[in-house]
Amino acid sequence: MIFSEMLDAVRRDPAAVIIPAEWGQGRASFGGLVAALAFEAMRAKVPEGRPVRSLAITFVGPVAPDVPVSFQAEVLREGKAVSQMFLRAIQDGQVVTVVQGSFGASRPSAIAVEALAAPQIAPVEQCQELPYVRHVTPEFTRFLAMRWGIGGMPFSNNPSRQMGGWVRLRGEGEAQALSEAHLLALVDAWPPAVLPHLKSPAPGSSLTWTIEFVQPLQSLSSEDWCLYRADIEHARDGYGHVAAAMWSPAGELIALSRQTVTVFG
Ligand SMILES: CCCCCCCCCCCCCCCC(=O)SCCNC(=O)CCNC(=O)[C@H](O)C(C)(C)COP(=O)(O)OP(=O)(O)OC[C@H]1O[C@@H](n2cnc3c(N)ncnc32)[C@H](O)[C@@H]1OP(=O)(O)O
Repeated sequence: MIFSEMLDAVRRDPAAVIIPAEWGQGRASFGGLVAALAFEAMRAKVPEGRPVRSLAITFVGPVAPDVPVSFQAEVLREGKAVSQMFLRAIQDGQVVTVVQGSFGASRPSAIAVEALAAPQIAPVEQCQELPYVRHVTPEFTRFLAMRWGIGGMPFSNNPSRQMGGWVRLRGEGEAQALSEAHLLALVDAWPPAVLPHLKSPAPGSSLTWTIEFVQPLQSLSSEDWCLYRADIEHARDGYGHVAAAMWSPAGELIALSRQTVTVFG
């Protein structure tokens, strides 16, 4: 099932979504997809005109493929502009993911601060794409095209503090308007930025993730290449602290991300 079909599935019945193994990442399912499904389930309970501003996600445990997941969203508070939401994803009676989401309408303000400029990297055509290779790259990478433009590939003994490049969905067929659900997949597609420091393969997982969306969302298509850059701020003892951002092809900031990642090597 392609990404848009997975979004349709959670819109139809958030209480029983089956994530096929083709969206797997080791023993887990791809976190960006789990976050996108959770976002859709929360968004369905938020009034129109309150775009998502921030999500705080904890990947409590691996989401097993091919086993139904129930995405249970609740409204914690509705203010004049902000809806505070909470979601539990449950599989086999266990909490596997929790998300706190803040959705907020605009309000008049005297303050406006422009984002810093996007990094300059080589154009998409000159960057190397990570191919999907069965049993080598994670299963979910068949659905996401990542072209490296900053730092090294995972397990390449590259000690750069930064990693990133261009990213978009692959195999989706018709172009769709890019939503925050798509951005969750595009940002989490990238491996933990600490993995290039290793000389040989080892598991790695996102543990916690906060992501903030710059609103209003740019009008983009699922065929546009977005630019991603991650900065390792600290890593030790099997945990890395990674700040990242995503920009549109024209260099406009669209999302800010922070993850605590675990690495088993
Ligand atoms: C060469 C050429 C280039 C190739 C290029 C390819 C790029 C290749 C990069 C991949 C990178 C993707 C990046 C996507 C990022 C997400 O989408 S990750 C998915 C979202 N996150 C999750 O599902 C995490 C859910 N949470 C958890 O699983 C647990 O809370 C945590 C984070 C692992 C906590 O750690 P813990 O308490 O130590 O974990 P515990 O459950 O006790 O399990 C530990 C064992 O699990 C293993 N483990 C941990 N994660 C995984 C995993 N995903 N799969 C299998 N085993 C795992 C550990 O190795 C450890 O094994 P043992 O030492 O026991 O043998």
